[in-house]
Amino acid sequence: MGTTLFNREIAIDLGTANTLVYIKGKGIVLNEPTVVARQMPSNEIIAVGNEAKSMIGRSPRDIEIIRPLKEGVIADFEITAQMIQSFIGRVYNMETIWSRKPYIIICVPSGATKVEKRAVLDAAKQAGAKEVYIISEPFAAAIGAGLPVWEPTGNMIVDIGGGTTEVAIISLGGIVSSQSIRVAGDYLNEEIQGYIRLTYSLAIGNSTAEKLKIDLASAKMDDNRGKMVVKGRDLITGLPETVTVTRGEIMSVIEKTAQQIVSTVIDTLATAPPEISNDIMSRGIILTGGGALLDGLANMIKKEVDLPVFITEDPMTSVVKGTGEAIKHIDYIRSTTNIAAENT
Ligand SMILES: Nc1ncnc2c1ncn2[C@@H]1O[C@H](COP(=O)(O)OP(=O)(O)OP(=O)(O)O)[C@@H](O)[C@H]1O
Repeated sequence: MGTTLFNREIAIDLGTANTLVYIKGKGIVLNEPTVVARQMPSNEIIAVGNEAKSMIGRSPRDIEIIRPLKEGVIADFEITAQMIQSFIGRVYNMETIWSRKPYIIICVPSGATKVEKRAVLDAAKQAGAKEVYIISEPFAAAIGAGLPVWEPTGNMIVDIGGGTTEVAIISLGGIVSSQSIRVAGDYLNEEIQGYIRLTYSLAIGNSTAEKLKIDLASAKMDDNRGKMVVKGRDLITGLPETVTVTRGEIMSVIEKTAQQIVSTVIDTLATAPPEISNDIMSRGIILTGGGALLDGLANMIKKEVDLPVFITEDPMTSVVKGTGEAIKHIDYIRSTTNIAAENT
């Protein structure tokens, strides 16, 4: 088959935090949280994406809020398949889906096992795909960041997502070496929750921790004067309580995460052939993914890694754009991922 698939190609960035869908010729048509709400005990799905996320922390006991991906991989297969189906239903003409089944290209973390890839593939198939192709997330991110991935030049991409940070070196259309760590945005939220619990005996929710992270470690806060008042539950009295948290406190939590990312960058560089390391020394590294928006983190990485560090133009969409762009090379993707055989 040639490279034209009759404009039925859909690219999906199935992320731990957010799912994005791109349709050739239309661009990004959907960008919503990877969250599903289910009515119990019937198990009926009642909301997906933004609507489900808005219910977090506010739902009655008989509504269960589920994040079907954990640390970059599918934790709940059935729910993921139904979520993909619901998203495709919103962006693809469902009246014609059975006669014009879409070709879906979907990205997975570079460290995904065969079983995990199979789960993604089956979920997309169950959602109505004619064929499904899989591309590795850092490769898609590198294409989306406009790096010359097909040339004989070493490029390093660091994709800090919700569940995983992927560090990969790419040259000549392939991954030369890569590492994936389960230290990224969600981990930072947990670390912040842990810090507040230990320091103030206060329990705060995930969205409060995320707000602390985003507001206090952003570019607007360029010194340690930034602070934020947060509400939580006092662990001793059990009553609602407020505390004031400073940027300095949040930055000290972020520092440990930055160091883990920097160690992974250094380890990955150490495994590359000398020519490729030289390319990266002069070209620098590219940061992408939602975590790249955290200036506090990006600046710490810049300081520690001693290489030029650049941030992509729109870090939250570079993976899906790259996945969409990869559609042009579908024959190549098909051959490199061996997925055609798995589509039978
Ligand atoms: N403005 C921002 N500043 C800092 N962090 C942000 C910002 N916006 C989003 N994030 C963080 O980015 C993370 C999500 O990034 P992204 O959408 O790239 O991940 P994902 O693709 O869903 O996850 P993964 O690649 O691990 O599967 C979340 O942890 C979120 O808190």
